[in-house]
Amino acid sequence: MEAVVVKNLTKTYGKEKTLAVDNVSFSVQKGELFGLIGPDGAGKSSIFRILTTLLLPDSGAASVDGFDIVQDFKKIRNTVGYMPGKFSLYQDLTIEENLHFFATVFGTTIEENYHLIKDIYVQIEPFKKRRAGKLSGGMKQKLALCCALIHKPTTLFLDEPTTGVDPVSRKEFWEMLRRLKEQDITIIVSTPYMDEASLCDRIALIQGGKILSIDTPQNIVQAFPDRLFAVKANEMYPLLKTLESFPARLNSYAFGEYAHITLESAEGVSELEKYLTAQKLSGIDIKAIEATIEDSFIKLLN
Ligand SMILES: Nc1ncnc2c1ncn2[C@@H]1O[C@H](COP(=O)(O)OP(=O)(O)OP(=O)(O)O)[C@@H](O)[C@H]1O
Repeated sequence: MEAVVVKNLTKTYGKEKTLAVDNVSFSVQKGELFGLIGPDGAGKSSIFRILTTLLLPDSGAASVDGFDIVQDFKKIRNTVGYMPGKFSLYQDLTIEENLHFFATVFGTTIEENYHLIKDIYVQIEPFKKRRAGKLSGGMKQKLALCCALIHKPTTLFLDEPTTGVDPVSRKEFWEMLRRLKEQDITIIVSTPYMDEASLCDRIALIQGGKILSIDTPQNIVQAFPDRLFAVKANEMYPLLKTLESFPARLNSYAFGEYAHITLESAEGVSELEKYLTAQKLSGIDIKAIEATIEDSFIKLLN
């Protein structure tokens, strides 16, 4: 069953008609963990705000749990959970007070749905008398997730929940999402971190308001069409410049401590080594590698 259906959504802002969402369509199955993956300004927050009924699209249609985002906006507001990109809880209220506030607004109690938040709440409970404004990034994020869950939403929208959070808390956060999925909650999460994409059931890669690809992370990397190599040399900048002029090159770019280069066929690699040596590069190491989501994203952008 489809929990979220999005059809040809378009959104522009202001007199200049800045195009933020460009004819976007996708659907999310009930109980799915679906990721919107893209850099800053790709249009992720605009899509989230439209689906949570905080913003009207210019055109197109969407529904959440069968409810139309325009006609049935009140029903959607009562049934979904939303964690916006910016910390939006009451900074002057304590952890406990924020949670109590959100439960009350939705006509429920903390006790009624405690099972949903227990795993997360126990981690911040020792600080429950502390004001939200005085919490660390990871703790704020856990509190925001508890507040988004306390009314037992059918669908949870998490807008860049791990931005600015340390790597350990990021990992913990994704483990929490996996556990929530087991409770039959549909989760739509956005992130600019490509490494988080592989933790979703399916992902939509988005850039400039347009969806470039929608599939499972495994299928997206398997569909990578070129031969990909990781190349290292003693100096990165001359290496990148030299790769740019290699005749059999399709594309090349920095990737951590390596440069990645794509070639049409694996044969080109012996030529590549000779070419780099002839250009006086030293410490050369070339290895064939499998594409990551980030490589696939770069390929789709070209
Ligand atoms: N209120 C607004 N007025 C004008 N332009 C806006 C407004 N909100 C967003 N935009 C523009 O729309 C585009 C998409 O922004 P959006 O916030 O949806 O992207 P995003 O993927 O969530 O990125 P970010 O993580 O930076 O918020 C960007 O070019 C942004 O500058």
